[in-house]
Amino acid sequence: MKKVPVLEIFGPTIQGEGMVIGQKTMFIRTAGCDYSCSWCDSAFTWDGSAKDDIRQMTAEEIWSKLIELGDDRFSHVTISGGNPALLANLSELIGLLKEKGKKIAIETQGSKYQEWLKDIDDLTISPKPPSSGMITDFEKLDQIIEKLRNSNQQQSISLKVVVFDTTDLQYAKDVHLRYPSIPFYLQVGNEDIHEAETNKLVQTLLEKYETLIDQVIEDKELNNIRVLPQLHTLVWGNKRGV
Ligand SMILES: C[S@@+](CC[C@H](N)C(=O)[O-])C[C@H]1O[C@@H](n2cnc3c(N)ncnc32)[C@H](O)[C@@H]1O
Ligand SMILES: Nc1nc2[nH]cc(C(=O)O)c2c(=O)[nH]1
Ligand code: SF4
Ligand SMILES: [Mg+2]
Repeated sequence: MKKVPVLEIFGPTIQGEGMVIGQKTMFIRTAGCDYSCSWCDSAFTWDGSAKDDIRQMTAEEIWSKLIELGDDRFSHVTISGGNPALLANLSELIGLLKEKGKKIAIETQGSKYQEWLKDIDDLTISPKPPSSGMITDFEKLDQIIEKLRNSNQQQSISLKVVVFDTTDLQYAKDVHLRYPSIPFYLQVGNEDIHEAETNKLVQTLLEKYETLIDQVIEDKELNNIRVLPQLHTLVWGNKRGV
């Protein structure tokens, strides 16, 4: 049996970001990332701080945990990380979830391709802006998007760029203009990932959301995009596993 490194399984909760925001879903968070974004809100998946919590799990074991937590109260499963697209072995889990009639979403940054990406219902690709400290390999991203584009008519693909400053916004615009036919989401960056006081965090994030909206309103190249906060952060702050 093929195993995958899992750090968290939680839910049911709501998808707090992007193309299916608000969707009731379970979450599976895999360990390991090929990036190390300066502001990563899930750095425990790759910085070694939670290495003792990583469990190597089979698809059946993951399914059992989903049922234990969610029973018959879910129809949608989101796989995030880390970068789940590092894991060829996820194909078994994806097959099993499909067999069980569940819809599947993936969060990935668009740096790695797997054949099973074609089987995902809601695919979010989130290239990283300059503030992350990461450099996008646009040739690789072109290849990934090209492979997915023509492969599965049922699949929804979106691009989501997190924005912290005006340089990031310019980057986001460049990404949107490079792939104009792919639904595009701007997401407010959370700079205070260690803030424990939710009210204070929410105040700051709502102000940043308003600023980002204002910038979009003024920009003729951003007429057909969506601007979103991280909804789960507004509800639960920096809490893990929600
Ligand atoms: C933790 S990542 C895991 C999936 C994948 N590695 C990726 O980055 O797309 C999930 C989403 O959270 C976003 N994210 C991470 N840290 C954030 C922060 N501090 N503020 C806002 N969004 C953040 C990422 O950009 C990504 O869209
Ligand atoms: N509720 C909720 N929505 C999310 N959307 C993307 C998440 C992620 O960390 O990938 C996330 C998360 O951790 N929780
Ligand atoms: S790519 Fe995603 S998981 Fe990896 S460091 Fe960046 S935000 Fe975190
Ligand atoms: Mg998150």
